[in-house]
Amino acid sequence: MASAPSLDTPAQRGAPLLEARALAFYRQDEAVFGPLDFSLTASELMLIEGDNGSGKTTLMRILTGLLRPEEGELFWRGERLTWDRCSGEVVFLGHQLGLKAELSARENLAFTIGLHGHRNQSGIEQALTQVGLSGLEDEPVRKLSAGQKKRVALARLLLVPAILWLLDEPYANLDRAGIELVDVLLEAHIAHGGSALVTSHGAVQFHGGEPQRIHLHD
Ligand SMILES: Nc1ncnc2c1ncn2[C@@H]1O[C@H](COP(=O)(O)OP(=O)(O)OP(=O)(O)O)[C@@H](O)[C@H]1O
Repeated sequence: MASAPSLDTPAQRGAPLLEARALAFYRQDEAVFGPLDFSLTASELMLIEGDNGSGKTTLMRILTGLLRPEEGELFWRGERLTWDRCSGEVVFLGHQLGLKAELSARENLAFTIGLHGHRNQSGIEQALTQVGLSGLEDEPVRKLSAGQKKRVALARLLLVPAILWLLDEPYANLDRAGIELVDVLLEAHIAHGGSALVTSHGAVQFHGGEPQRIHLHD
């Protein structure tokens, strides 16, 4: 397993990577969530829990810059968060996997590396094996099942040099082994100094320590 990128200086190691202050989002004057305050440092996992419609994806879309918060502020390493500032350090896995249907799993991952960089010496072949896709490396992604596509997207996490993983419902479409795979990837990432913010509407089993939890309400 490749190790997560290390933080640059001892000072940065203790400082929050991501911080939200009084973050809130409204639709038609009704609060979707917030105000929320949280901070996430290296080697930390935060679970965003809540029922369907409670605002988990909305929060993720704000964190990835796809939506603007109505109120509050976000900071990356102590400075106002801008996509430029955290570019290359954050990877997002959402409901839309962003895979190119006509390309194979291998080609999709090569494309990802070209775009986002490559974490040390970890190989595409190795990543695909780790997510259980041996033998399917060269199939066009359009021929893969929903769970297999999700596994291709998970393989990306192993390859890119991001310290913060933003995972929106990473367990969706996965069988029991796939769910365990997500937990193993998360535990290894956290153990190697990475951080992750994970949404889920179900109970998450995490054996790498007690995560922070935020519960969103309808
Ligand atoms: N594009 C949109 N336009 C208007 N309202 C929206 C839009 N997307 C989401 N909403 C509303 O915002 C609220 C939060 O939705 P969101 O998708 O963030 O919830 P969620 O917790 O991620 O749900 P789920 O567990 O079903 O994925 C819901 O009431 C939803 O109806």
